[in-house]
Amino acid sequence: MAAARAVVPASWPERTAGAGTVGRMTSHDTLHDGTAFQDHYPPDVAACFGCGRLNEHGHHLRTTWDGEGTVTRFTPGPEQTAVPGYVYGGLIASVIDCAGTGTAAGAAYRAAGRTMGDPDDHEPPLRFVTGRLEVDYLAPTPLGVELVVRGHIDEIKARKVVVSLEMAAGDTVVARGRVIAVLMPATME
Ligand SMILES: CCCCCCCCCC(=O)SCCNC(=O)CCNC(=O)[C@H](O)C(C)(C)COP(=O)(O)OP(=O)(O)OC[C@H]1O[C@@H](n2cnc3c(N)ncnc32)[C@H](O)[C@@H]1OP(=O)(O)O
Repeated sequence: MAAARAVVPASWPERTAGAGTVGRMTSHDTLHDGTAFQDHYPPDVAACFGCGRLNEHGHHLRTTWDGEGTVTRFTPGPEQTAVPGYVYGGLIASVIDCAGTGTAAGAAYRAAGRTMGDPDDHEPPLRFVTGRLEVDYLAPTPLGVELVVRGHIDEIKARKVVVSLEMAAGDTVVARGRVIAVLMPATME
């Protein structure tokens, strides 16, 4: 792996935690105001096809805190067909991807005791890209149904956040995924 290139706050609490513990790293919690992590991405990284609010052709995926985890909701359109009546698997992966990187960003801010979108925060933004994406397709995913993705922070380190995710269509778990999100390298700026 290449040497570290992105800026990390000196105060970053490097830590690997077991399930359910990462969300309690600081009492300075963030974003329980109904806004999504992606609503606060800096404009230079807000053009992602999956989750960029500034991409007029994209999916505009939005991820919020839901207790200690996160939730992302998306209803695919009929053009997202795999076989008639069922959702294209690439779209499922895309939703899990952006739900994972969004969760990583939220977790990183929370771990650093920072609030996304805080106008008084002049530290460098914490921007995460996908290093690894794993998806298990567990059941056919019907079109016309809202997909609900719940994210869980498995591990958080200085440059990496590991997120596990579960996608449901109604009462059926249709996919599970795992995202290794890594701080965006300066070469991508
Ligand atoms: C707020 C910003 C929002 C941006 C829009 C949302 C993004 C939506 C998702 C995307 O589509 S992002 C686009 C697709 N992803 C890329 O284009 C990334 C291309 N790859 C890279 O730029 C680098 O390979 C990467 C930043 C992922 C890793 O860089 P480094 O190789 O310098 O990482 P480093 O050596 O610092 O490793 C840091 C940690 O991450 C781990 N890691 C890095 N790459 C990995 C990988 N591929 N798989 C598993 N783990 C990986 C690495 O092992 C290490 O873990 P440990 O600390 O536990 O040792």
